[in-house]
Amino acid sequence: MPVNASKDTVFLQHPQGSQVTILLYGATVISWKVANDEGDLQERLFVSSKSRLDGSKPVRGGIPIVFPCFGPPIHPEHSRLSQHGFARSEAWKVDKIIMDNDAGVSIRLVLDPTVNDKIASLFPNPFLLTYVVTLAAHQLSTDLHVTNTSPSKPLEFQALLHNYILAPADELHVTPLQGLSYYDKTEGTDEARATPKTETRAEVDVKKFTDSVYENAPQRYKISWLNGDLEIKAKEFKDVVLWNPQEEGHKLADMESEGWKKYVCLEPGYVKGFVKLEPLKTWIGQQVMSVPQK
Ligand SMILES: O=P(O)(O)OC[C@H]1O[C@H](O)[C@H](O)[C@@H](O)[C@@H]1O
Repeated sequence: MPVNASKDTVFLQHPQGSQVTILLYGATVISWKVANDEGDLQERLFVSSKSRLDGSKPVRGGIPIVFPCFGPPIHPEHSRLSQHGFARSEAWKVDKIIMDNDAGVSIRLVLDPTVNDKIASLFPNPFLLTYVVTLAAHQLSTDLHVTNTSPSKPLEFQALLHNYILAPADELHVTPLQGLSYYDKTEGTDEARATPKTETRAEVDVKKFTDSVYENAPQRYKISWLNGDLEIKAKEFKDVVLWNPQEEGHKLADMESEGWKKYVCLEPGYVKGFVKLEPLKTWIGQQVMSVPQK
């Protein structure tokens, strides 16, 4: 069965072998396996072994969806939300199978606040979220559709795909970020965190605590390490966040011992400023992750 849905998860398998598992809690992709050069399936996403997958806490790994605020809320209409919003911590539903053939296996999930009183109490603005996950032989596409269902009021939000990429943190580097303006969230004061820096490095590593928000980024990135690489392309996610806590990771209760050595978060998003979506319009933020073929 190329698509297999259970109460809590959806499993997709491509005819050429690649696999993806999505937890309906948060519509969190928790596993993406692609064949390596030897033809063996290899996991590409990090999930902390201490992360709860029981719907009690956002997953520490995979691809959590950040919506409608990134970080602590700063927009007046978001004041009741918690860090990174609610999309990653609510139960989504399977809407339909979109495609199931050699080109790809694709499923659409939905988060509808009209059937979820909790969301409506935190965020009364009418909207609908759908998420299309498409698996190809060496690619995973994740597209977030945000519809403003209000007939009269604009919807203001931020959105981001918080990818935890499995890769050795002391070896990897990310390109091309050179020349971009970024905000360094590891700085000690509000003023320093709000002052943009310019990225001078051709190859950016995460060997020290890194939490950088790059603005107006190229939406095409490559993560390279000794024995592998991965490409990420995005559309409408104009910014990108690069995060690895290094030893600070000790402070995260759900981080496995030295887990920060195993991944990097490279997170395309719209997080500087807000998308202002007119009534009855839909915004689509897209991402395609690929394992380059030799
Ligand atoms: O612990 P979480 O709420 O999942 O956030 C994890 C991380 O997400 C983003 O990458 C932010 O830039 C970081 O500042 C934050 O620490």
